[in-house]
Amino acid sequence: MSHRPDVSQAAPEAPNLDFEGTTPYEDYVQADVLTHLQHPRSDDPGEMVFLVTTQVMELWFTVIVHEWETASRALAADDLPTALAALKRSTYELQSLNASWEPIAHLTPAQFNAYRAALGEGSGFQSAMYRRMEFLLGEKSASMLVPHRGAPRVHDELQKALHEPSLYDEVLRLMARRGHDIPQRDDLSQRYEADPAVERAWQAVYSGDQESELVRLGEALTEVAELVWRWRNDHLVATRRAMGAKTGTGGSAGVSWLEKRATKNVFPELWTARSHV
Ligand code: HEM
Ligand SMILES: N[C@@H](CC(=O)c1ccccc1NC=O)C(=O)O
Repeated sequence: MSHRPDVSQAAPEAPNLDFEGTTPYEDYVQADVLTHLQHPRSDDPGEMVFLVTTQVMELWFTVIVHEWETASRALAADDLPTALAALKRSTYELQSLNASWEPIAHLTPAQFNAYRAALGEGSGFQSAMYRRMEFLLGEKSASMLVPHRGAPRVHDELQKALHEPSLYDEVLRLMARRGHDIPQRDDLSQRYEADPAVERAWQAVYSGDQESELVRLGEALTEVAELVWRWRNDHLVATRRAMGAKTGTGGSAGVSWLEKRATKNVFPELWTARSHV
């Protein structure tokens, strides 16, 4: 007797059941790999959703980095439609990223404590993909490579991202090519600092034709900046709920350190220029 299921009776409109090896779905999605990467460190049933939320966020960081790299390349090639499409996609992805806080946004200290010790010295501070997002936004810092010295691929990617123009550098280069008076940046590996000339350039853009490509670009970037700020704020509030003012597993002061990080504005002149329009 054969153990092979009889698939010959299936109605013609029914889905295929018969595949030689793994399913084409599996070949594309690698769901078997993805759904076996969850290894909680404690017996607490609440740890699973903490781990998976972190993994889900890492996946969104990866997609968003991809969009911003696409946008950067398109800007360098003066291809505004491709850049705007990638930035727009990234705003939808950022909204999804931010919505994924919900399952861990209401932890009590006792619930978090049930597995916190099992996290050891692990901290989101050590997320390399988050650093790549920050670098693309202009928040460069060579010291953020230090934790990754032991992981050559990750370190190389971060090193490359540190020295490449950021998304905002490409925006400013494009504005310079379009006649705006933008100072040149000597060392691209340095953190971007707000510049009065750049503020004046955005002021001019926003005082002009509201349908212009640069206003649309400015608004897409403003949306990105606001959603990044929201991620930081949601993270801060979730942290305050789960652990109050305790020291972080990453060695920082915890909430007070995150508070300082959450007050900084991405693309600073896009915010300050508004006072002068
Ligand atoms: C209840 C949940 C969470 C708590 C209590 C928490 C707590 C903290 C604390 C205290 C820090 C400061 C660094 C340290 O000393 O550890 C930090 C940093 C960080 N966490 Fe979380 N975190 C939570 C969830 C998450 C999740 C789900 C992610 C997603 C990957 C994440 C990503 C980050 C990142 C990227 C940083 C560095 C921020 C920066 O450099 O400005 N965190 N977190
Ligand atoms: N920094 C957190 C621990 C934490 O949240 C965490 C630990 C391991 C991997 C990701 C984490 N998320 C953000 O820091 C704490 O101090 O408890």
